[in-house]
Amino acid sequence: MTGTDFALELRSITAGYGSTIVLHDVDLAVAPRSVVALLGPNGAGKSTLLRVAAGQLQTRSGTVSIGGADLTRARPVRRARAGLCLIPEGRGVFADLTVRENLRLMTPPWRRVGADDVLDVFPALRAKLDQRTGALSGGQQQMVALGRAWLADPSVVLLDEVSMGLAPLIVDEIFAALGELRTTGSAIVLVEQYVDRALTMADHVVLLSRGTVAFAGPAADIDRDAVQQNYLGIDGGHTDLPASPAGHPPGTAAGQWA
Ligand SMILES: Nc1ncnc2c1ncn2[C@@H]1O[C@H](COP(=O)(O)OP(=O)(O)OP(=O)(O)O)[C@@H](O)[C@H]1O
Repeated sequence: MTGTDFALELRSITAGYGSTIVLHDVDLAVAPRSVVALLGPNGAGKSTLLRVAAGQLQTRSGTVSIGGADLTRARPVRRARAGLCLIPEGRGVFADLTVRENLRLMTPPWRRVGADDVLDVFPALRAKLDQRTGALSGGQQQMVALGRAWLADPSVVLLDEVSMGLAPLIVDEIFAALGELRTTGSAIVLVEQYVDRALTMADHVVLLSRGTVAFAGPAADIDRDAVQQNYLGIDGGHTDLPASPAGHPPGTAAGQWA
């Protein structure tokens, strides 16, 4: 696969805050219409990598390409125009505006769709359009955030902890909505605390540990127990990961353990 084939391609990303380097030489390649689960324990650098992709944080080195175009130094709005949409942790909706106002505001000017169009995909929002978004439940607010992604018709959506703080039944709805997003043709990068759900939906997995890639490969190849242990930090993280995906000697699986 050449670089132009990826919806999003991050190569050799080194980034951080002030004098602290958080990401060390990280790669993340997202094929069109694919779902990538970006996993790792707290503080591994997942949100930081999404910020780098969206242009909220500049890389120290490495490149960011969207749809094959090098946008490493481009501002966030250019990246959005190129097809990237970030739904940050905390959803990024305006609590004091109505649902309709939020959706209008979040529809890029170059898109010829209205807020009402989103109701075909998220019918639960129909009765809420004129309500203050901050008065909605957490799950409904998340629907508004996902509706925003749908309206933008992105080639790649980055989702940071979309199910955070939501009841399991609502999380089911959110994942159903993610499935809808996928069928509209968007690739998805999923940072998700429900690791099993993320792995069930994902085609590929990138597992970050202390700012480096510990595993990258097909979701089917990964040892879920090892991920759970690493993800939850039960055994202290990176050093306790097996040397290769379950059933594959090192170097023979499609995925690669670092
Ligand atoms: N704005 C910031 N300024 C300084 N350091 C930060 C900032 N944001 C994150 N960090 C630090 O960068 C490291 C990686 O944080 P990041 O939020 O990317 O991790 P994460 O994998 O998304 O974890 P979590 O699941 O806890 O959000 C952490 O040590 C964190 O304290």
